[in-house]
Amino acid sequence: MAHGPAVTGMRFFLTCDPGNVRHIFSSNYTNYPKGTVFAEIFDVLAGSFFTIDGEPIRRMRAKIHGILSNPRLLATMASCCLHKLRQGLLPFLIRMATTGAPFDLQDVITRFVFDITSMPLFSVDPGFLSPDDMPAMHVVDAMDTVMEVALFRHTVLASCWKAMRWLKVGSERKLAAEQAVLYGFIAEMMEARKATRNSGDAGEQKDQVAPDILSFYVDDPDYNEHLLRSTIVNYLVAGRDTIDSTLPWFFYNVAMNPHVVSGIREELAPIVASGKASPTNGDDTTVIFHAEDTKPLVYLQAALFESLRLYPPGPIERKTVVSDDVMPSGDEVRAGDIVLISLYAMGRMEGVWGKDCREYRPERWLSDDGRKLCYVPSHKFLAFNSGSRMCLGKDIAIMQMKTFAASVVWNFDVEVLEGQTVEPKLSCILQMKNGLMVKVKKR
Ligand code: HEM
Repeated sequence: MAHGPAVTGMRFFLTCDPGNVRHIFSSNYTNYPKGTVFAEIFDVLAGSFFTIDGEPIRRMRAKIHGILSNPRLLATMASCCLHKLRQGLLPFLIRMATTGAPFDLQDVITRFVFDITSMPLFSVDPGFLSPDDMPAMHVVDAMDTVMEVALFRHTVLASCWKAMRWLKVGSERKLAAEQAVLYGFIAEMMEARKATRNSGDAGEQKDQVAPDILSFYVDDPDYNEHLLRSTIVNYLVAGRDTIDSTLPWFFYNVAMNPHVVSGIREELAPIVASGKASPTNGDDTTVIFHAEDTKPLVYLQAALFESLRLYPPGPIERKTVVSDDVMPSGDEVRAGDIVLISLYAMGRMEGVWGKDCREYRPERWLSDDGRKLCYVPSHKFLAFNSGSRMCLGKDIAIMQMKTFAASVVWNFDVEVLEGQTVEPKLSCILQMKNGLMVKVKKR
C-alpha cells in the first residue's frame, strides 16, 4: 500500500499477484470498476467503452461483440490487411532491401497498423503507408500525445491537471491542440467515407455493400455526435495503439533470438511448399500469407504471446475500490483506494513464470511435443485483460499480427542496428521511445 501526498489521503494498492488479479477482474469485479477519475483522465473517450462501467458497458460490449464477429466485416479486415501488405509494406521493404538503407521499423509498423485500423472503420484508406509516399502522420502524433498526457494525469492530483487545463498551460495546452488535430482527422475521414460509400455501383443495394464499423453506429439513436466521435477515437486506440506497440517489440525480440526466426520459418515452410502463400505483384519470390493459413500456426502465436508477456501494450491497469475488501493475498483495501496492477512486472516475475522469466522463450507457451498452445489463464497473462472486460478484438489482433509477422519473417532478414537505445517511452502505451532502427535483406 502506498500513500499519495499527505493532505490528500490518497491510497494506492499496487499488485502483480495473479490471485489478486483474478479477484479484481473476475470473482469480485463489481467492487473494482475503473471509476470516475479514470473516465476523467481519458476524457477524449468520454462515454465510450474504455471509460464506462456497470450496466452501460455490458450493453456496449454486447453491441461491439456483434460487430466484431460479423463475418463480412471480418472478411473486410482480412482483405485490408492483405491489400496493405501487397500494395504498401512489401514493396517498401523490397526497396529498402535493394538500397540497404536503415529505417525506423516502428514508424513503418505505425503506418501499416493505422491504415488497416482505419480502413474497416471508415471504408477509407488514409494512405500513410504507400510505396512511394510517406506523408506526415499528424493524427498519430496527436494520439500519442493523448496517451502521454494521460500518464501525466494519472500521476498528479486531478485538481492539478484540471487547473492546468483551465489555464491552458503545459501538457494540457499541448493536449488541447492535439485533440483538435485528432477531431479534424475524424471529420475528414467521415466526409471521405460519405463520398466512398455513396459512389458505389448505382445498381448496388445498400445491404450489398460490405459493412464498415461505422455503419453499425451512424443510425443508432443512442449515439449522438459526441458519443459517436469518442467511440471512433476508442476504436482507433483499441486497434492501433495495441498492435502498433506489440509488433516492434516482437521484431526486436526475434532479432535477438535467431533460433526463434528459424522456428517461425520452419512452421511457414509447408504453407509455401503447398503453394498457398500468394506471390506479391511483380516479384514472385516474395510471398504473402493468408489469415486462414496462419491461424493454426502455434509457434508463431507463441512468439507473439511471449513478446506480449514481456511488453504488454497497456503496462498498467487502474481500478477503484467501491467497498472495503480483503484481497486473496491478505491485504486490505478501503473504499476509495486506487488499485494499480502492473502487467509489466507481472510478466517478469519468477513466482509467476519461473526462473527464466526474463528470457524471451516462445517454447514456454507450447506443449512438450510443440504441437499445441498450452492454456494460460488470463489472470496470469493479462495483456488482453481478463474477466468481464476481456479484449473483444483479440482474435482479430492475432490474425492481423500473424499475417504481418509471417510475411516479413519469411521474406526478409531483419537486422536491428547496434548502438541504438531501445527503451519504452513514458506513456500509457508501451511504445519504443526512440523507434527501432533496422536494415532488411531479401532472403
Ligand atoms: C495486441 C493487440 C491487442 C491487445 C494487447 C489488446 C488488449 C486489450 C486490453 C488490455 C483491453 C482492456 C482495456 C481496459 O479495459 O483497460 C482491451 C479491450 C478492448 N479491446 Fe483490445 N487489444 C488488442 C487489439 C484489439 C483490436 C485489434 C481490437 C478491435 C478490432 C480490440 C478491441 C477491444 C475492445 C472493443 C475492447 C473493450 C472491452 C471493454 O472495454 O470491455 N483490441 N484490449
